[in-house]
Amino acid sequence: MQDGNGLDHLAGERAMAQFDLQAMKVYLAGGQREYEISTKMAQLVANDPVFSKEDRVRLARKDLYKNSLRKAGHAWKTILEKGLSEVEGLKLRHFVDEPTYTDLHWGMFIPAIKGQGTEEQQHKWLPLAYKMAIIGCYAQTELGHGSNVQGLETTATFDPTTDEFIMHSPTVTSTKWWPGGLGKASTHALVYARLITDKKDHGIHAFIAPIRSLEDHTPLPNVTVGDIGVKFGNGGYNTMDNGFLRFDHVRIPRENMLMRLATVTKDGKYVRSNKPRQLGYGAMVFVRQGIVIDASIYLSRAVTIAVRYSAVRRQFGNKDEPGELQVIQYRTQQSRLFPLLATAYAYRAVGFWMKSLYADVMKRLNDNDFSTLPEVHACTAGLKSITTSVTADGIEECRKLCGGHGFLCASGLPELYAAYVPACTYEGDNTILLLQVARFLLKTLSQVSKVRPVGTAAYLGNIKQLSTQNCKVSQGHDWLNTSVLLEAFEARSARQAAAVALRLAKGSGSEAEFQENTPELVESARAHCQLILVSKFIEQLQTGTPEGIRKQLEVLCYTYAFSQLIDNAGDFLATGYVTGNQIALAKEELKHMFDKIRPNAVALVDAFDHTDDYLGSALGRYDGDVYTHLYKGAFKESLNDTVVVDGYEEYLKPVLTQNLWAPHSKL
Ligand SMILES: CCCCCCCC(=O)SCCNC(=O)CCNC(=O)[C@H](O)C(C)(C)COP(=O)(O)OP(=O)(O)OC[C@H]1O[C@@H](n2cnc3c(N)ncnc32)[C@H](O)[C@@H]1OP(=O)(O)O
Ligand SMILES: Cc1cc2nc3c(=O)[nH]c(=O)nc-3n(C[C@H](O)[C@H](O)[C@H](O)COP(=O)(O)OP(=O)(O)OC[C@H]3O[C@@H](n4cnc5c(N)ncnc54)[C@H](O)[C@@H]3O)c2cc1C
Repeated sequence: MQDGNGLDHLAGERAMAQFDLQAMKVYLAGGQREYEISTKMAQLVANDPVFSKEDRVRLARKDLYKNSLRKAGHAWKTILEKGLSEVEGLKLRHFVDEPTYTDLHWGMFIPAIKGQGTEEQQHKWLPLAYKMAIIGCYAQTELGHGSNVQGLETTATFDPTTDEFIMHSPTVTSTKWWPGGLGKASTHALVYARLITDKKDHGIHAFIAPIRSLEDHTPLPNVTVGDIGVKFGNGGYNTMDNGFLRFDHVRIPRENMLMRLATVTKDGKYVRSNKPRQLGYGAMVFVRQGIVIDASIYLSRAVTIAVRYSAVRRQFGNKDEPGELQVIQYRTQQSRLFPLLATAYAYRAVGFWMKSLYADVMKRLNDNDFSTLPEVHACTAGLKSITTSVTADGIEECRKLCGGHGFLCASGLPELYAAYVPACTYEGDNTILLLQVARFLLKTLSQVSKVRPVGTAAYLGNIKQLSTQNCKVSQGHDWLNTSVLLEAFEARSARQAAAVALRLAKGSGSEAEFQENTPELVESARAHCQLILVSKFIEQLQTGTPEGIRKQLEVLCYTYAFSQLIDNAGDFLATGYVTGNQIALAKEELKHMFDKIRPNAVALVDAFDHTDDYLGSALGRYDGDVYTHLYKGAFKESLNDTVVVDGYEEYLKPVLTQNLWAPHSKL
């Protein structure tokens, strides 16, 4: 069978690369050790048939879920048998590549206990959780409230006579709804509920509630629990048992309230610690920074598929060259694809920075220094919002970039999208999170004359200068200066924030006026986050990137910054900082960048080092042998199990034969 020359095309593409591929792989992995662990774990998963992704999109929900339990169990067994470290275990689960209950157990249940439990409580619960003798989920959201955490209705009423809390779901809307792992797998839930002592409501606190028997996994008395139902897409997030949970006056010991931030004594006295209540949101900060890192991985998967396929796929031609052109040669394809490639690199760089940001805030919190928490909250919330929205849209764009074949599940893209898109909603709806950033910006601006802004908000300290000086670019190459670019993003963000702050300051300060201005507030938050992304990419580039890859990273960094500038040209122009002519010059520079990316495009996606197993895509195969595998794949379709389709006798044949004597037939 002909393979459509796919193999040859990709070999030729790889030969054109102008950088040190291995050095880029190590850079993207985050270092030599991380690279080695990643490679080892990816191979371990790819070579183990239990982890096969084959047929995932065709399985009915029950089989899909059981299969995902099998994989999660096998992953845990592998981790124990091979004595893998925590980091290796995390990577192994990453390459298994299925949303499952262990994500919440390791990703939210354990971090929340660490953040909100006293030392004594950590000693009690963490060893059980680490050896998975209990399985935990994070039960915050309810049917009636998700974003508005203060509106949650589940109650935890203290009974001093028995030294217990009575957990209760008083209304339908108080039913816990959505927590991953809750539906079928968890034995324990970290429940967010209103704490009530002596008829007084102290607001939302966290409690560990056992929900299933450790003997036979049945729900405990007066606990109603189950799965909420099938979700968007085939496969995708349906491997996860998002669940519902109701309590009917269920008693748990007083010690099950996580008491690092507030305590209830044996005699029912409520005592708040002097730590800020925002620490109760700590698990969300942790998960949000991880989501930013994941965004880069998901986007890089989609981009790998689209770039490789665009190099294999040929359509039309021109008089000057023999044969048909690879679609990657078309400027329109490049202008949709290369900015996404650059974005995946940008998010990787920003992900590295976020790790250090998080490590720094954790160290400070341990030393009772809470000063940077608002900024870290704004950063993690805002970047979670921007990166997930762009990544979800980017995966869909990559699907379109692959033409008709992108719509087939064999491309890997529909399932990738279905698994990824809820990231725009979970861990904070993306608009809600941008409004948090906007509130932070308003607060920072209101205090700017007294408190010098720090970190990612430091530029607001120069608000006067940024508001008066305009862009000095007069020729295209003037844009090829990172300080010029940075100033453009700073000025645009500072001016947008100042404009909306001024409008609000002129008003009465009512919540209604705030609401009226939320579209502008969201735009201003987005501008601030785009500035962070551009500035951190530049910063990472300037601090210790190896020589053999720096030039490529520079090109990607300019590509990212220029495409952001152009996509948001309306905002930049409206602030008056740049002119239409300056935007046009940036457009020209962007085209030069595309020319520089073009010979390196396939190698730049190879550098992400995604195995064929992990990509799960006939279009994105490393060898480029697309057509053979699409064709072979069709024979795995269950409709083709029989030559004559099941249902022919009952439903097709009558239609075909009735036509013979249909009264209106003229034939
Ligand atoms: C492992 C991967 C799988 C992921 C699975 C997904 C799991 C989940 O989805 S779990 C559920 C996640 N749920 C959410 O994210 C809900 C989103 N909502 C929220 O975060 C909050 O309710 C929120 C911030 C919108 C509103 O909070 P609320 O306390 O009502 O009001 P607000 O006045 O805005 O905030 C109070 C203060 O806390 C601060 N704050 C809010 N959140 C945080 C935070 N995470 N960290 C630090 N500070 C915070 C605010 O800045 C504000 O500070 P200040 O008083 O100085 O201005
Ligand atoms: C796949 C998935 C997994 C999840 N896993 C978990 C989990 O493990 N544990 C858990 O506790 N929860 C989980 N969740 C729940 C998730 O965290 C919430 O759905 C999310 O926080 C959004 O809240 P909501 O559903 O209440 O949306 P809503 O707040 O009802 O949002 C609906 C719309 O209203 C808008 N809106 C709401 N309030 C405002 C406002 N003040 N201003 C402007 N616009 C507003 C929003 O932008 C959105 O467009 C999960 C959700 C999903 C989809």
